[in-house]
Amino acid sequence: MPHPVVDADPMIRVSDLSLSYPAHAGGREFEAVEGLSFDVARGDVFALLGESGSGKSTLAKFLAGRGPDASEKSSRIRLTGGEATVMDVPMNRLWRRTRARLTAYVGHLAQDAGATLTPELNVGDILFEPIVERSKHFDRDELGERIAEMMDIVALPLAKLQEYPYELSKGQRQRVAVMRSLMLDPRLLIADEPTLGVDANNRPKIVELLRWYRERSGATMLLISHDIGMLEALVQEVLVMQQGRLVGRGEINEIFRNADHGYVQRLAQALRATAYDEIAEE
Ligand SMILES: Nc1ncnc2c1ncn2[C@@H]1O[C@H](COP(=O)(O)OP(=O)(O)OP(=O)(O)O)[C@@H](O)[C@H]1O
Repeated sequence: MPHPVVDADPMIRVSDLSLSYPAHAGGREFEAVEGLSFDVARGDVFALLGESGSGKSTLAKFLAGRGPDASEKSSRIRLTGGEATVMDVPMNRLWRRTRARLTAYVGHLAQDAGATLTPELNVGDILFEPIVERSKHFDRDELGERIAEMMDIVALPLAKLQEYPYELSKGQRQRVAVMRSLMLDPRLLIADEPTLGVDANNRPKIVELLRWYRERSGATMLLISHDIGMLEALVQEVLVMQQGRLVGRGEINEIFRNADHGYVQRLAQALRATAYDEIAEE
């Protein structure tokens, strides 16, 4: 049974990968990702960009080992072509035990994770939840110190640890979700729109938290984000998707300067416009 190699290099290897959702309700199987190839070296931070429906979340979920997680059979992602390895673990036919081992090292922040925090738990227990699910023996004091440091970075007062999700603002819930995704000390973090829906004042706090984590851990990251602040602060290389395919890739400034694909050019313009908006807002 393959064991994750936590310092594998490349950390992610994708070759001619296609991913599909099963046929349902009389429809046909739907191929959400088609013939993708790229590697992410250990310690690199990549961003995945693209319009809505281009397959980013599908790819992110799959590479995080969460492809088969959905309760609805029709939402379970299947590898239908090519291959992928994460930490040297082949992602086709991922058995339950291998998946449990892999997901201990691969953090996944799902899209809109702030909205799906366990409603019956207070913030403190929500943060401990991923650890408690795996082990009953852990050093609460040491983790408590780390939580306090993270709360400070994202500017949440410690009193919030006693509050429940319904008592928090949307932006506060999202900050809790990002902290939660770091609790198991992932060697690879795959995060889907970490700052989406968070107001412009609080987005930099999430960027700062991810930067802090990156610096202390050297973790590899794959971030789906169109947040220009996040891209500039953290990302070395960008992958651009359109309709399930890779249409651009390269070093962040380079790719937008020399974009030869129409969609990548439009995306570059849109991102520049966002950056100016944010400067205007300040
Ligand atoms: N559970 C599902 N069953 C069938 N098709 C799905 C399912 N989830 C997503 N899709 C389809 O797969 C394609 C890719 O969706 P995906 O969510 O990966 O795109 P995305 O780039 O992340 O978009 P967004 O930015 O809006 O989240 C879309 O056409 C979508 O309709």
